Amino acid sequence: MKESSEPPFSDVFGLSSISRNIHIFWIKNRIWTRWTRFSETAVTLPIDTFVSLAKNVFEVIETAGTDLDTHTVSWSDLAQRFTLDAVGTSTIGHNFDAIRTESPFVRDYNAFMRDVASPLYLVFPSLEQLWPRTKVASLMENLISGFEQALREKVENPGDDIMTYMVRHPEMSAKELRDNMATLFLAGHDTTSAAISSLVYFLAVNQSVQVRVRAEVISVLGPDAEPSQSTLSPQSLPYLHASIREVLRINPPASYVSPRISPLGIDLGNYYIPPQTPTIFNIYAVHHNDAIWGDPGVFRPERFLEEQSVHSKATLIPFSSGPRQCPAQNFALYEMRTMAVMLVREYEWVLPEPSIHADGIKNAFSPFALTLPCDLDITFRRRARASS
Ligand code: HEM
Repeated sequence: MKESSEPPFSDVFGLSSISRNIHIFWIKNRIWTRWTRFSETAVTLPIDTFVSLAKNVFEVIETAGTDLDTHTVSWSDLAQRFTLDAVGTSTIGHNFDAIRTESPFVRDYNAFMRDVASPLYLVFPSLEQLWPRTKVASLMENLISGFEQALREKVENPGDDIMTYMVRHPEMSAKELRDNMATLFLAGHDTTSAAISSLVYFLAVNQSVQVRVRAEVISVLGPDAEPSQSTLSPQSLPYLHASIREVLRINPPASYVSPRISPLGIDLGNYYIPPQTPTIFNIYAVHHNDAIWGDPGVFRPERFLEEQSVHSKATLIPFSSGPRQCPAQNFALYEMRTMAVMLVREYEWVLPEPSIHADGIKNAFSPFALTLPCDLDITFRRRARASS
């Protein structure tokens, strides 16, 4: 890390200040016009990019195993590579080509995320001062150099992406640019891959839902037509939309939001939170509240199609809520829908036997409170394309 004043790992990549920078930057400079291309009403979403990346994923699936039609792959790994290429190409403007190649940058990122998550150092961050972890520090240096290199390329080769717009801004310091790139990379990558892994898992263990999603997709798009923004809308594919909502409810990729401190005391009726108390908003707890959902442990997309549906903006909050909610939620939802539409027409899938997930989904430990399905293998069987 270049700036010696920054704490080494207590605030990895300076996340809290970075997202504030992005927020202020977007509002001040009307980058919203740029960002709204990812919203429901936007003119263009990078669906064609998602489609072409999904095809790259299929190429990898096809090369796994020796059987011609049945392939078992590490889906959690593949999903992560897919979302990395999606966020790289669309928002950072840097193609990692992670699906097909072993990028050193991606290798360092994964090693860093694994090593930085040592529970001992998370519980006692001051250990970093006493016994600094040189390997983790060197991985972090590599990552930061990677971001700086990507930024230099961006200055020389501007593109049609958010980083290009930020690079052009005269008041953005090199550190702000680098930190914003890291935020987009982190926030846009593991979250969506967790969601796509969970989606594929819940459709594997709920075959009737997989069959119904497939029937809906084929009835709207036929067996081959490439998806577009209109055919992927929630109105076109209501059951797929409900299934994705149910996945984001039952296994929310961000289980809680980062801590906040209110300068004022907050009176909640039964409870009083004194001023300056760090508080965490627990998304997982809201999504699993018996009083709201009745049967929160059951995967049941139909709950979102029922007339008396219990969900609302206050009860279904995978992207948080209020002014700091995820600005890229529609980007992520369309990315998920594209992958789902492409997959259900191409393959049927199940959990392999044995599977560590046979008795329920197992999430990996994450220092960032992400709900990442752990080592999820999936067995895909190619479908005959003409049938439904
Ligand atoms: C299913 C996928 C995703 C989920 C569940 C998700 C969830 C969230 C949540 C809960 C927050 C609030 C965090 C907090 O307040 O501590 C957030 C913020 C954010 N997300 Fe996402 N996100 C997803 C995808 C993405 C993608 C694809 C991008 C970028 C391409 C992105 C960019 C951001 C940014 C920049 C913020 C910070 C906004 C701010 O502080 O004002 N997210 N996201």
